[in-house]
Amino acid sequence: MPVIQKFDNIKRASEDLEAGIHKKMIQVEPTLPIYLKFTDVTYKVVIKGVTSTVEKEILNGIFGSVNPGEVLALMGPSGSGKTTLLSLLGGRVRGSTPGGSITYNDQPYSKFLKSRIGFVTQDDVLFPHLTVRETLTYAALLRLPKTLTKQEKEKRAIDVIDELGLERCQDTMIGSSFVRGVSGGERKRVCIGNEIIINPSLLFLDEPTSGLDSTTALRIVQILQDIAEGGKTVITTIHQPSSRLFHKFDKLILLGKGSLLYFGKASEAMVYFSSIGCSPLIAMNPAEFLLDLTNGNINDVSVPSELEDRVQMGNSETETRNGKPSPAVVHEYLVGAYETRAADNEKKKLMIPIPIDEELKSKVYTSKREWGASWWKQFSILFCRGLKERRHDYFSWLRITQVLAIAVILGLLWWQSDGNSPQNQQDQAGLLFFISVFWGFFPVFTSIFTFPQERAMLNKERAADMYRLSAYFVARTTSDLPLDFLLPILFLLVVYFMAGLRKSAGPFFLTMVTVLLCIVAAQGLGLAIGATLMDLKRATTLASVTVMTFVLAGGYFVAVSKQFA
Ligand SMILES: Nc1ncnc2c1ncn2[C@@H]1O[C@H](COP(=O)(O)OP(=O)(O)OP(=O)(O)O)[C@@H](O)[C@H]1O
Repeated sequence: MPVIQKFDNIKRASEDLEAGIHKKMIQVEPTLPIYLKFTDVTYKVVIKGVTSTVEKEILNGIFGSVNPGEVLALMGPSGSGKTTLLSLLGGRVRGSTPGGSITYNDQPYSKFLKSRIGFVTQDDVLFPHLTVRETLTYAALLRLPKTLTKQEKEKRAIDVIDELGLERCQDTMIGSSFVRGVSGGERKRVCIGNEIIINPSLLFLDEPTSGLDSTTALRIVQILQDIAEGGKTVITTIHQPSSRLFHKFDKLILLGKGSLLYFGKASEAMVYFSSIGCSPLIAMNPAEFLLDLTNGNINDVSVPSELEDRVQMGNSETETRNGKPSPAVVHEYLVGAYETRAADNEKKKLMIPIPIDEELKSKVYTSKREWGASWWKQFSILFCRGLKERRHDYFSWLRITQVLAIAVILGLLWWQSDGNSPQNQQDQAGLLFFISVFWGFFPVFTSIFTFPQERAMLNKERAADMYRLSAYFVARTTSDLPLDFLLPILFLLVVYFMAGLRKSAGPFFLTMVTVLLCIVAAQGLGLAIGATLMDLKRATTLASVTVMTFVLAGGYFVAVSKQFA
């Protein structure tokens, strides 16, 4: 599509949005056009070994640009630095500071951009037990601005479902490796929906087509193109695109071992490589050809005489392999060729001022970031989402049967026990001891998993500034309580009356309160250990030791009077 026509489309799409008539959708914030430019981006990490520390260079002197309405693809072999570059551009890298410059409308990254950036990660981080519609509705409720009503936010979720063609599976659970749910392509579209729901100006995607068949992959890329045509800037990494898919990208960055091998229009990539003497000898998918070349695999590829000469001269084994230039030599040639023949020209293009006024430029850093909902609303949305996500747990027959079976066994063992003599009271103390240990152990081990399991989701949602950490923590802690209170009440009703403990309201409710307090304390302990260690194996060991210590010091084994006698 010609550039002028494309920019006309973007302008029209933005105007439609502002008028609130874009496909009769709910009016969300109009797209703020963002021009992304980056020059001389370098990135190093320090790897600490047992005896030494090494610095590893991951990206070296990468530059490029992408405009609203364009889709930029980052291609390269595995480990070439695509995800690292994508994360740097999306402001998602913590730790080492990158070198070079990355600007958004000529401004550096600011926190405001978090609400303008959509980032689809490589792994589909979604709640497995929520349906497609629930997933998108909760995202809309948390992320869309306060100015929209609840109904408008829900309508926006439906609009996104229609836009991504998810109507047929909107009431299907997302699923996981243990629970059957939507298909891989549908799950990817839900992840994209989660991000486009806020109408982002910049959309980053890490391998959105991996693991999908070519038709589904094409559909996803078509969706990305439609999104870009609405005035958004789209950057995606891609592994092995089909040739039809390759031609859908506007711009391409080809990386090899962290170095830039090509940046420019995707449609001109083949022309550039043939200009440096590398062309396929047989009909080949351009993406396959480019990846083979960056991997140093030059079977069925013509190479320039410069490289042939190296082989002819019979240089060392590191330079040749099976009579052909080695991958390292090919890589060196490609890096050098780009630097000498094309880089200067592309760098000059980056100096051209971006076609927007100062007011739009300043919006990137002057606008204040705002939460989509107040603290209480965030809490109640997260609480409801927690209840829905774990509703299957509440009706887990395994868990109910487990608790009821133990209650019945205890009831039978202590059947109508009589607490009138000291000997019988000793027996009943044994029963009470078991009850408190059981409800001290059980919740610790169920709540230990809470934070480590949700860590990826928490990181993803916090990176998008969806809610305050305190709202999440309180909601997550309290949404487990109904389940944790329901089962012990059931348990105690069975044991208490079967075992014939004191039949008056006072002792019964006192026992109940004691058990519930045991649970709250045990749950708090489990959550704290899980959140501190974030490693299930170590957390389980520490929890066992801690609970054992509490049991020993609980007064059932050694009386306090004896200890201090
Ligand atoms: N924090 C880190 N510590 C050590 N090495 C790292 C770190 N981050 C990235 N790397 C290394 O940098 C290189 C590039 O990683 P990156 O994930 O960006 O590659 P990629 O091109 O996205 O690969 P893939 O296609 O397999 O996802 C890899 O060799 C990786 O091991």
